[in-house]
Amino acid sequence: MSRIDLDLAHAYKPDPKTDDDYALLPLKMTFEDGGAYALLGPSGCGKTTLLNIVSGLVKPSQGGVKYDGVDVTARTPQQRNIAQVFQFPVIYDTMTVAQNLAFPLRNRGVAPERIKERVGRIAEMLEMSHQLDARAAGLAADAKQKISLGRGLVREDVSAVLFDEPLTVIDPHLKWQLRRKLKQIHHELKLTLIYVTHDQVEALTFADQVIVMTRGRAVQVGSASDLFERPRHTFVGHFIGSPGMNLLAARWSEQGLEVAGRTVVGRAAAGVAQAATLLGVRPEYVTIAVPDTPGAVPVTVDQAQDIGTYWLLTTHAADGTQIRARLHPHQAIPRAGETTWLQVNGPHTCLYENELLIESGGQPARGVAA
Ligand SMILES: Nc1ncnc2c1ncn2[C@@H]1O[C@H](COP(=O)(O)OP(=O)(O)OP(=O)(O)O)[C@@H](O)[C@H]1O
Repeated sequence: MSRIDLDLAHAYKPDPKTDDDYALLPLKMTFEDGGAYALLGPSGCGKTTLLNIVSGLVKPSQGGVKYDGVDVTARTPQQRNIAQVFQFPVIYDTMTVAQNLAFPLRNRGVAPERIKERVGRIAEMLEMSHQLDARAAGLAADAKQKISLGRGLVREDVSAVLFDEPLTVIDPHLKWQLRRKLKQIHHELKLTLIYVTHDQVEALTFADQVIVMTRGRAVQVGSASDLFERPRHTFVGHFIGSPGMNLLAARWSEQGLEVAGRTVVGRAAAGVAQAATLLGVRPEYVTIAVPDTPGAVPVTVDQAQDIGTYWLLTTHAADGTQIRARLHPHQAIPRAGETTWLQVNGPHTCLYENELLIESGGQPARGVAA
């Protein structure tokens, strides 16, 4: 296993001039030895490009890649000793499950007893022990993809295992099981794993650290809780969560920071709040307030949806600002057409300037006094 350092940028077209010409804008990043990482972002944000640069399938147009401090930028995937699992199964149909799993080891001359032991262990982890002698050709698509996963995980000597949306062909129920399984396997095998996905649940279940990407930029690297509690970029606030963070237009006035014409952050917090142009608060942290409570905004309810474990309230303020709240089912839920007050300032509220979280004394600007 290796520690992988990236310090690079990449443009597919020659002579890039604007940010839009880059598939990856300049980034510096480290994948620690034995860590489980996910690259998360919408289609076209540069995840696969980044993964292919790590593996050596793509050479960055600027900068380079180091494995354990050694520059490997010019090396091929094989020279880098990388295992890769792709979206669709890459297996030998004529071989049995056991032969498929053994293939990467046999190729490297691993002793037969060791192969048997390792194949047995991986098959057990993937719950395929009973299928070891079955021919791959006769198996369903998801079983074939499990073999692909197994082939990626079977070698102990790889620098890292890279996964590019590996659960696309798997049915939803098995997907859920495999995500958890992969996490468990990571804890047992201590491999460096990098996993590309556009699915936040997949990324947050699997990885210790998630790299959120948008338009060629890695905007935050953090744990599931960092991304939820302290989105450092408005994109993270909006992209992570169901629904994402409320990002409310804010402006500074004589009284303090205003949202929808109400002062929600008082002048006492001037140092932090003056620069803010957006106030971010997750629907989970918006609560119903008594009218005129400091920090609260009057709204009209557009829709109240019963989602099972919670109610989702979609509302708008007098100036049209949309605010969503996730409410506990045991409380009184206002109905569509009714007016209510929503508290948007609390310990989990974040303030943003130019899409970036405003930090105060090294700490994120949260819990600003109303
Ligand atoms: N071989 C290529 N030549 C030119 N442009 C490319 C090439 N591969 C990707 N791109 C462009 O680079 C940008 C990033 O693409 P990339 O495939 O890395 O994104 P992604 O986040 O993995 O998206 P997806 O989930 O759709 O695969 C996109 O604008 C894409 O069109």
